[in-house]
Amino acid sequence: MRSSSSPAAGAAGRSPSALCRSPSAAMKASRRASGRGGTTALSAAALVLQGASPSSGPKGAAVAGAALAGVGLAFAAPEPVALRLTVTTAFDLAVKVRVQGAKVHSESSPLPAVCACGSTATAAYAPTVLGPGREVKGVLQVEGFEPIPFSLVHARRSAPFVGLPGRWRHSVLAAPGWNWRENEKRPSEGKAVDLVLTGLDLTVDVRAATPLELKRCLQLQALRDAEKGEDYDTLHAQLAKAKIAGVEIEHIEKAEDRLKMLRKEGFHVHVGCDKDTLREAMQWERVSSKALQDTDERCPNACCPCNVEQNCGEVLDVVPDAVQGVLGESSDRDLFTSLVDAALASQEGSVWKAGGKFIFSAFNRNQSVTALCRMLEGCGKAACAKMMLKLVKHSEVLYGGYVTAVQVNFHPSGETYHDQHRDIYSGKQRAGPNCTCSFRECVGTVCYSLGSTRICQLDTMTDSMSSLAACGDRCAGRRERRCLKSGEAMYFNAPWNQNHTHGIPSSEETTGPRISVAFLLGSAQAAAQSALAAA
Ligand SMILES: O=C(O)CCC(=O)C(=O)O
Ligand SMILES: [Fe+2]
Repeated sequence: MRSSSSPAAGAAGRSPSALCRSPSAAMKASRRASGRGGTTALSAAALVLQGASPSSGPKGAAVAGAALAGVGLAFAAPEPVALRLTVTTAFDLAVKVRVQGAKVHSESSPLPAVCACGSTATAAYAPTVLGPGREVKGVLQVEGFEPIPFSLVHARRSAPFVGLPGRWRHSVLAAPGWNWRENEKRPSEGKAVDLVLTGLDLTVDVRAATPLELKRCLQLQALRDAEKGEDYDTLHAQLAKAKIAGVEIEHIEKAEDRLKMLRKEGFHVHVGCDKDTLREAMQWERVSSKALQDTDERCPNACCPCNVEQNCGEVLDVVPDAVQGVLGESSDRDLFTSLVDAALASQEGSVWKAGGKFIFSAFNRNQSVTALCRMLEGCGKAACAKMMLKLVKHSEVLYGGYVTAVQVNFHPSGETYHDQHRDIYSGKQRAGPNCTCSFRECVGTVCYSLGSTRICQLDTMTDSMSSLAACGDRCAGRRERRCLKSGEAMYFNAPWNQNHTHGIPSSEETTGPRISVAFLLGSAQAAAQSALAAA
């Protein structure tokens, strides 16, 4: 006996009423059959069936057959139904089905070559094998989607499913290809297919994907793509994004397995940030403190808005000896050395290459203060965690806002660099393809320098994000280079970040090691969101 909770329940499918749901439909079927040279016996059977109720089902057919046999007439049993397919679509598209164990029913037509937008098409299939244990299985090919398998099993050992084993309901998404590696704009539309398997009925509904579904689908594209390569960082970043986008667990697990494999093979330790290299390069004794020349190159057009010293709402502030002011004398050196010690004591892979420099973070690359401090404490550097927390508190009090993320940048030498960039203050900004920033609304950044002196380059911007307008086609903008010394804090707010980029160019002179600790300051609303997310 089949369980009544299974989609195969009611899958008797042996009665003519499974296909022809009313006596009049049975009549029409009979008429069609006689039109094709059907026998008088069939017409008579149809007459008898006319009197049967629609629910009389196989019983009715049996009674009719027996009655006809009793009067010595030949009786052809109606063809049973094994699968009924109903396709509704909001687009013109081809839906093809390959079925094993069944063929198009004699009373049905196959699906049209193209299912028209707004229409519903149906097709019924008859089994090619009768009896217990038979299986009707197949693959649906909806234009633009991956093939969708299904099975209607009439046996105890396996269960019917659509999409994935064990599923009676399944949704599949499809979207145009997205060049995520080059950070191109995402496609704005996608499609979804909802499939439901009940008894013999497989319904297929093709519709437009919702914005969240589209995001999930595109993120899955990127994840699968990243899985094919051997780039640990890319896969790590895409995996983090896929989790946020709600990509299904089976895909997440597959990517995690691949990541584990890459880790086993050592792909997570980059050239230049293995412990021996770091130990050698990141010594305080190597720190170079020579003062570097500040420069200010202005647009030749004296009236250019880029030359305005401080545009409306902008704040840029550099505070000398800020670290020493908060943590005490020589604390820039203490914090530098304890961060290096922590990096050397942490799991290999906690220092990783990001662009032209390295980042030191929790092994899973979570850049929250909690994750960083937990990691520091975990490797026996509680004093370092304490210093970081003191700096966090000071920053929040002095600049307002709440530290939502911390980035610890390692520059082992003057060759490393941090490309010109804006900090990511909202989800509207397009970050790099591997950026996993949390996109909480931010109000500013404060960045503390430790170790060697480096130049920070500050460029005006006149792109669509900026409120500055170029003075003309020949606008050269303004470029400042500011020397950042150990212990110095550089703070800027959201209006300044909108109108400028900042970065650390590689140094032309021989330069020693440097660490910068950048705090992203979130709004009160972002802090509330973080608290809710952590609860
Ligand atoms: O190293 C610095 O001073 C700048 C760091 C920075 O811009 C960042 O982490 O976003
Ligand atoms: Fe930055």
